[in-house]
Amino acid sequence: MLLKSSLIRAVSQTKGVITRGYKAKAKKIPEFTQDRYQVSRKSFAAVTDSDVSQFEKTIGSKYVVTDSEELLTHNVDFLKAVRGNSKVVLKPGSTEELSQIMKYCYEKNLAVCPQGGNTGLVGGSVPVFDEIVISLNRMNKIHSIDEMTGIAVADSGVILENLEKSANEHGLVVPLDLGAKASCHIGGNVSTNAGGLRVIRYGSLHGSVLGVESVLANGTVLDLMSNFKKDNTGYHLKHMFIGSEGTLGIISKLAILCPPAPRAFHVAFVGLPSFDAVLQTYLSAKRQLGEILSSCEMMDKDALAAAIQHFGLKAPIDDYPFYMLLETSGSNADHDQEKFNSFLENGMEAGHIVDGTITGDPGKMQEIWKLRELVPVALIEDGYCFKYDISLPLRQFYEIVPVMQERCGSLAHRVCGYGHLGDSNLHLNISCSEFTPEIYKRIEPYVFEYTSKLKGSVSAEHGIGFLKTKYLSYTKADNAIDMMKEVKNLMDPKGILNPYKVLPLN
Ligand SMILES: O=C(O)CC[C@@H](O)C(=O)O
Ligand SMILES: [Zn+2]
Repeated sequence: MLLKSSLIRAVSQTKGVITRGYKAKAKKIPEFTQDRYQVSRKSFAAVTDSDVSQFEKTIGSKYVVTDSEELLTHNVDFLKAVRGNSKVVLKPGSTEELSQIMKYCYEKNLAVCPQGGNTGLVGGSVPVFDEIVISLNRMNKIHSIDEMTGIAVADSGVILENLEKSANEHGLVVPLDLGAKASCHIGGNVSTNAGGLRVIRYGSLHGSVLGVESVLANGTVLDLMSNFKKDNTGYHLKHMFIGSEGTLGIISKLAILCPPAPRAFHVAFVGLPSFDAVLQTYLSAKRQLGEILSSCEMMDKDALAAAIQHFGLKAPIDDYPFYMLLETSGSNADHDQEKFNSFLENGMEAGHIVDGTITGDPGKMQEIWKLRELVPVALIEDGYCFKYDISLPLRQFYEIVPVMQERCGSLAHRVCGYGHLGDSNLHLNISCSEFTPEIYKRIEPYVFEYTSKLKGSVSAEHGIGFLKTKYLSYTKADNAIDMMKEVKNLMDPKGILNPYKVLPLN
């Protein structure tokens, strides 16, 4: 239903499950590789025919991929920004097989790149040179989902959407939701500490993941599985694997706490005249919607225009400089609807919200969510997209977007801002027809210097991967980076686990 001068109160009851998510789709593969980033190969051994035969003995020849076409899909990242040259992809089917592979690689000094759904945006999930890709695709069993405790135990390679569907069948939700849910793996999500659309409600994975099982560089299986939220037994080693992007170990299994599934959802999409109005609306949403607020997303007009242009979507309201997508989820549809309506009415009376639409109908909610979730992929469709994922103080959240519009001028096709306002997480995207060194120089390191001056984070939720290693020091203190290096040395003394990632290269 459209808002405007008055709100219509009949919002339909939520029925059924909302399914969303885009699949990574094939696109032209660039020819460039490491030269762009000026990095040299470390002295790992190169894979030989005898290594390949050994892998075939360990996991079966069917699961040792050397076919060049299939290799390519594992060598190139989702953004088409990094292209490695791995000669072999291994697909272990169990923790035991994964452990044997790592034991062998450790002995032979062979570097590996663990890979989940390969949906990362910082080049963390693809090899940089010829590292062996270890795909977790086949380790995709959901072991148990306990309705009583809410604990789901799953292998690393379970696709997030599949875990979500199973959790829903048990009256639960996975406390993580993101646009790539149809392709990404829960293990990849955990190893990158993926954020997404509901952090405002459920917090980060550091809070929800109760335990992990990891295979270390030398093949040791480290069992840190746990069924308890409360477990104060000294150092919590599981946190070392959450967000370390496969540089300290490969997560093979995990236990995650799933909250009860909300029974009523409502989604509003509203137009706003200024960024100040966006901030005021966020503040009112926190105050007036309180605990039922489950998403608070914003996007500017250029971000929405990209989704509309590339996916033929229809905007539900007229053009405004800013838009917000707000979602509530709770247990009582009437109560939530009443609260939501009065929040929107107040926003309109205050002049913060100019127009909008609100619905509780699953199909319509899905349509609205598409307007937001397709923005990141739409911008890639422009040709090439430089993506920045930064945490900034809320009051300065959007200031960098016009600054970058000015800096990039006509070199860029679109410079836009969108993201998880409720988490102070801006996605600054700059698209152009193809990778242009000239524009790259105008953006980097400027964006990171700017972020650092405001004491923000150079990576809010996408991680450091390969593309941002140079900029880690813009957020982390030197002695903190030194300590990270010591931890890496301790856990992976030969540096074979996902090399060239996370830590600065020099
Ligand atoms: O592509 C991006 O910049 C953001 C992707 C993702 O984190 C999102 O919030 O949709
Ligand atoms: Zn995001």
